[in-house]
Amino acid sequence: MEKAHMSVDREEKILVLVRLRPLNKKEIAANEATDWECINDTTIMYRNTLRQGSNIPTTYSFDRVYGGECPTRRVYEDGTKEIALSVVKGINCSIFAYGQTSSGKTYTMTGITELAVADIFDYIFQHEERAFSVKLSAIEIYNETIRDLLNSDGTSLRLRDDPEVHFKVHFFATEETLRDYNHLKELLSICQAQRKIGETWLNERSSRSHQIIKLTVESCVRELLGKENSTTLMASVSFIDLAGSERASQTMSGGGARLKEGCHINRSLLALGTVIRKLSKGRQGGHINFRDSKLTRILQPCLGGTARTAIVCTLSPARSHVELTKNTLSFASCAKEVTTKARVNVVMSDKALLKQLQCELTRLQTELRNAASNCDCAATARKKDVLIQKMEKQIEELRKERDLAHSRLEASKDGSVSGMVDLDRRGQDDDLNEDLPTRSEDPSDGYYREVQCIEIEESANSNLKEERAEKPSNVLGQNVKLRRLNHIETVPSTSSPPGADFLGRPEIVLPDLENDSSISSSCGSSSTGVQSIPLGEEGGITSVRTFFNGLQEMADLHGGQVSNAAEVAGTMGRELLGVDGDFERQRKEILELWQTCNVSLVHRTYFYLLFKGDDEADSIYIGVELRRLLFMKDRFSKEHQASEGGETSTLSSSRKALHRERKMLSKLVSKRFSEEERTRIYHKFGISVNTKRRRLQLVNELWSNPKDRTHVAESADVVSKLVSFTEQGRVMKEMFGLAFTPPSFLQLRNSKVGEKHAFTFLTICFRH
Ligand SMILES: Nc1ncnc2c1ncn2[C@@H]1O[C@H](COP(=O)(O)OP(=O)(O)OP(=O)(O)O)[C@@H](O)[C@H]1O
Repeated sequence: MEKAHMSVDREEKILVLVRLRPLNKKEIAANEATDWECINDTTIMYRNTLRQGSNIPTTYSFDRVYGGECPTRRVYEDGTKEIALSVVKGINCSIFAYGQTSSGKTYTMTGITELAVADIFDYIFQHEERAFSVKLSAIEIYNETIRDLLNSDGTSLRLRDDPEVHFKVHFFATEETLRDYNHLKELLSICQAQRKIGETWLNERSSRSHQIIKLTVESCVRELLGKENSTTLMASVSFIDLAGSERASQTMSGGGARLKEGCHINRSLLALGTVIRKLSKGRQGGHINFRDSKLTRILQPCLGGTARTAIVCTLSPARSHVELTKNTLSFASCAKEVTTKARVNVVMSDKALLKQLQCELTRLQTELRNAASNCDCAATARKKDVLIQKMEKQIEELRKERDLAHSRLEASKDGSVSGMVDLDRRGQDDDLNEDLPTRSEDPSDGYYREVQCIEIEESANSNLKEERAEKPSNVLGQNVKLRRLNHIETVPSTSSPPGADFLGRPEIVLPDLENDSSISSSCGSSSTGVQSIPLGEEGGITSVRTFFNGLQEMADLHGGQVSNAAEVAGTMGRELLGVDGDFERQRKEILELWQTCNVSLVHRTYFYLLFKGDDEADSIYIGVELRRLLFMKDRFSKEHQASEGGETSTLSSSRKALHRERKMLSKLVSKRFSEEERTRIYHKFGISVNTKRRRLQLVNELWSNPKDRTHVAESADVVSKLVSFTEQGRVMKEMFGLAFTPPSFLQLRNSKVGEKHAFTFLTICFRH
């Protein structure tokens, strides 16, 4: 039957009893004096203190002390019985006798063993509800060999450490199941017969070995016997009759064999005494080497282990043995300090054990599954992490694409007045000379424009000039189909806009419609699905709002196939129309931004004189200009922040360009104004007429105070006269690229070529 231990520890000290035997015949014959007296149940006194030079008697106290007249039953009943009977309750226990040779150990242990076993059997008989099994084994340790007293072949037994309990050893002695008390007596007789006994000077039948008789008792509830839920209590009680310590002189009669036996006995008892002494000191006793002898190895569970233990120390009262008696009492004094932890041993049946193991297996499998499940979760989490990282990357890419689209859209809005941007760009990039420059006719001089074209299919393919003459009012024609906007072409400047006699003049250049081969190559026939933009009474677009609304309607009706440009144009147009609500605020902002962004003085003057917020078109120009300036300011600011050295080349170059422009304008002062006019202007701007560099001072003063409306108006007046800017009105506004009903445009109506270039013209306004 397999075992599984469950226990409730109960700490207690070793029970120590002292039994003083009476003087034996030899001692009486030798007139031995008795120096020891049990003065009460627990104290024994050494009376002959005179020998020690002291009148104070020495006393020793123990759990119980017994005098020479005390029968063994009383020793048993008073102390050891209770411990011995622990075995039927599942607690291991041991009772052993310690004392010098001939002190009465065997006499005492034989009686205690028989009484204990008798009581055990009585207990069994009294507890019929439980089924008991009692087994007996007996060994002796003789000259450090272990002999099985129930086996007559004389072979020695080997001590083996218990793999489960570190201090427990096995010696696999013969076990006899006791049938009854008589069977016990029979077996004890065998053991007695087998034990090594020799004659010594002090004891005719001196025990020359340590004898250990072990009674193992198992019990379980009778009704549950063999059932799964049955549990068994199993424990053993050991009756240990030690060999007696002796002096060599006391074993003379036995010869060399007795001497050798005595050496082994004394050595093992010395080891036992050392263990007890250390155990009595607790943790301060240091390392306890139970392996010094086989006796201590076997007794280890009884000494500081999980058994209940009682030691009966036997004494000889004879004065001649006083030293050995004192040694015994010293041993007993240490032993009474030793503590053990009694434990109940519950043994499970095979079926119960199997069931418990199955439960344990199920529990472990569950744990294993949970662990595996946790592993799966971890793997899943890792996969999801990777997925999340991928998605985050995609989100980031999409965000970048969105931002790029936004920036392009903004650039499209801000750059829609391409003429203005070009004006500033030219002012910044051109290397100005002292003399007034003239615009080059060479297409490679930077006057090329990147134009995004809108191709228009139109059924008619008539002569451009005829179309202009016959149908001047039909701007876009009744049937216009938008195809693609992606074609990019470079259009050289071929005509000089009004006021081209100064540098930085805004310019929108229409291509030579009649000779441009690229136009005719992209023409197609009129087709179905065309949409029309509503025209005014004269065939033109009635208003800017109407025009943008028309574009948006076309976009809506074409759904996903519609031109992106038309969609953007419609949206932007409405946005631009929305900015005309606060003209004065925008005007002030524009004046300050001109100064901040070092915008050309000519441009400022043009814009100031041309756009006054009088109509929708002016509102659009003002809105676009404001957006453009804000974009420039933002760009300068960012570039400035990115530059460690402070000003960037863009901001710096704009300032230089403005400086060059002022220098150039200063050279026109003498040409454009008479002496009288100059005197008046100098005076107006607070400049002395006698100053050597008065012309340069004047141009430096122009447009220098955007918050002073008078100053602004006078600056615009001076600059406009310096550059001969006298022509104002519709044509001049077209030069800023946002004229929606230009004459030339109107003349292109119903012409395939003309309509294409009409859209080309519009695209200039909204291109990136
Ligand atoms: N309490 C006692 N009352 C009467 N006689 C006793 C008592 N104790 C021991 N004797 C007797 O003393 C003698 C020696 O006893 P015992 O053999 O038990 O001593 P021992 O300690 O076992 O000696 P050893 O160590 O040599 O074996 C025996 O004849 C025994 O009958």
